[in-house]
Amino acid sequence: MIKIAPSLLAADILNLARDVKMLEESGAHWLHIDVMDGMFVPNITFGPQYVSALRKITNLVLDVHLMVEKPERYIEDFCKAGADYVTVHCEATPHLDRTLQLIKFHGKKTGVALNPATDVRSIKYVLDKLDMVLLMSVNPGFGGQQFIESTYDKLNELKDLIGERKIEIQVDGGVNDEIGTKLVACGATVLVAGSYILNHTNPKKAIDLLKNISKN
Ligand SMILES: O=C(CO)[C@H](O)[C@H](O)COP(=O)(O)O
Ligand SMILES: [Co+2]
Repeated sequence: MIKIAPSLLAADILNLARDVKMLEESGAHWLHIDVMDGMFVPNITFGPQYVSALRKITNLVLDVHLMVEKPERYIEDFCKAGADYVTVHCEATPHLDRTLQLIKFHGKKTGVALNPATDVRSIKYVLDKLDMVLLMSVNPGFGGQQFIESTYDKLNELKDLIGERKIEIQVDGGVNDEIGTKLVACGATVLVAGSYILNHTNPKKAIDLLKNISKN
């Protein structure tokens, strides 16, 4: 089954609890939390406090996407705050293997994110430590950007690299139902969608359309 992970970057920060409840009632599986530090990416967003506040109001999977330089500095904080998945960018640390071990040490699921220009082979030697790979289909830093078409080829390469291993394949950036259909056909198992779901006139309908992809 395809997992749908709305990005809270597109939620109304002053009505966060309302939006989370609406996403739960609309059948979202995960909540995707975009953490940006103003260094790895130009934008600044949320910290561990945001995750602990969410943890108090929802049982949905909290999927934390760290767009942060040297993420190893913050793994413990985000794990203790209640993250379920912690995803770090392979471009953001010289110590990817150690950082993944740290996430596992705290009992959480590991993810590695790849920017659009990063070769999938850069994660070849950490595959045995991964629960998820996140392919960025926009350049990280902002919601509402246009999907990058080369992501489809990259997905095919990633699937070959992963082989029979049980690793979730998440795609993040510019996803809607039409693009999602092609992504799932190429092997994506988790779809992140921010603007498409939260700016939709009927977010439940947007989630339903994404959820129904697997049945097509
Ligand atoms: O990681 C991200 C940006 O760096 C966001 O998760 C992503 O952009 C989702 O937003 P949208 O669906 O609006 O593109
Ligand atoms: Co993201």
